[in-house]
Amino acid sequence: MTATKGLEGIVAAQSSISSIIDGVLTYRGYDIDDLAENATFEEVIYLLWHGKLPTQSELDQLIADLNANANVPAAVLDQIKTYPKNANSMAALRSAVSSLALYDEEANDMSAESNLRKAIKLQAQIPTLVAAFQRIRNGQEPIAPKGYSSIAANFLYQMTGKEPDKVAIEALDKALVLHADHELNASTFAARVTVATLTDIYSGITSAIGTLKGPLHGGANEAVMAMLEEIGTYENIEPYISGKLEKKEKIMGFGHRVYKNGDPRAKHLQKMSHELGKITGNMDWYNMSIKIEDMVTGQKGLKPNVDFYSASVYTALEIPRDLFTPIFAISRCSGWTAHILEQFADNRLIRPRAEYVGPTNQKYVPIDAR
Ligand SMILES: CC(=O)SCCNC(=O)CCNC(=O)[C@H](O)C(C)(C)COP(=O)(O)OP(=O)(O)OC[C@H]1O[C@@H](n2cnc3c(N)ncnc32)[C@H](O)[C@@H]1OP(=O)(O)O
Ligand SMILES: O=C([O-])CC(=O)C(=O)O
Repeated sequence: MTATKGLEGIVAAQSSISSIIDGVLTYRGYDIDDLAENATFEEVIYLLWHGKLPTQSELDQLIADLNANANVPAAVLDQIKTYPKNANSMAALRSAVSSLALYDEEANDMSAESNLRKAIKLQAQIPTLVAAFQRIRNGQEPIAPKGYSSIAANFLYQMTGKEPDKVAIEALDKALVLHADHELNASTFAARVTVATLTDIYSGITSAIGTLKGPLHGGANEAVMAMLEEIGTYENIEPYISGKLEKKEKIMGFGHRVYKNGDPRAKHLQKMSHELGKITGNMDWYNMSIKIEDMVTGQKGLKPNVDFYSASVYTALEIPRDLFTPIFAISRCSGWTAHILEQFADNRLIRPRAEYVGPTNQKYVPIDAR
């Protein structure tokens, strides 16, 4: 038995949800470029869960169901009020989602109908939790969703308390489409491993959130913005990036396990970053990002991934840096739940082997003789 470090190249599941073939990403066979230009996030949620694009009435029903389920139990909001004000935002989300299970009477019902209902609840309630966390830590009361026709609009409203503008809604909606699913990425794999023991869907999503949090995965979008802020000025880019590359340190938002010729989602986010920079009148983060890309691609041959330009996009939308990864979770919840439903539909325990490389033939030594 020989281990493959990081399971690189190992095919660990069959799935009909999304594919990456020759650098092209599809959801249920639809090219991400097509979906990014034309679909709303709610259409994508339906597509991921049901394998087809919704009719108008199916979409209306999904939006109604999401709105009807978007309020979280008061007890969970009360718990968030007890979190330290400086709590890590992904740790807070992980804890709050885990708590949702305590107040859902059907949490452990394993029927397919119940699991789809819980997928709707999770997709509706995660944005409410993220917005509530943001308001509570700023000494404000959480706001109930307003029943807009999109998660993007409800979330912006619940976070700020203000009517969201059309440009911001459309930009966030497109970002949610772009982040919704990505084959067997680490957090989706974690979700599938978790539920393959036939535990509940809340446990699967809690595992996934904990996995997305890391800076080698979803946490990279926040790390990109931290890097841009640390660099500070355009003039500082050259010494900063060269210094990191010389020391063989990683540049956040670059590289990918699967894409070696570039992440197809990055160009959409780059374009959005450019357009939002023009609208807000602040092109600094965009210009800095372009220069960093030139350097990292030129010197290392590494291309930006989905996290690189999402940092400047969310900043232009005035979203606090530490909510970038929770927003990724809002979007990826659609993919996680689709994969969990797919796993349950044809389940087998996921239990690989390890190549043992430790000592052998050890003999127990009594404690006073060690
Ligand atoms: C939504 C997402 O999860 S997208 C990914 C988000 N993560 C990041 O942006 C973090 C930065 N990127 C990385 O750490 C990696 O590229 C990963 C984790 C995405 C992929 O990792 P792996 O497939 O395991 O590649 P690995 O880390 O082994 O890198 C291979 C080589 O490229 C280098 N490399 C990879 N990414 C980077 C980077 N961002 N900056 C500098 N060098 C890099 C590594 O140092 C390594 O070099 P070496 O062969 O000389 O040792
Ligand atoms: O697929 C991966 O390894 C990471 C990624 O880009 C994603 O989850 O969107």
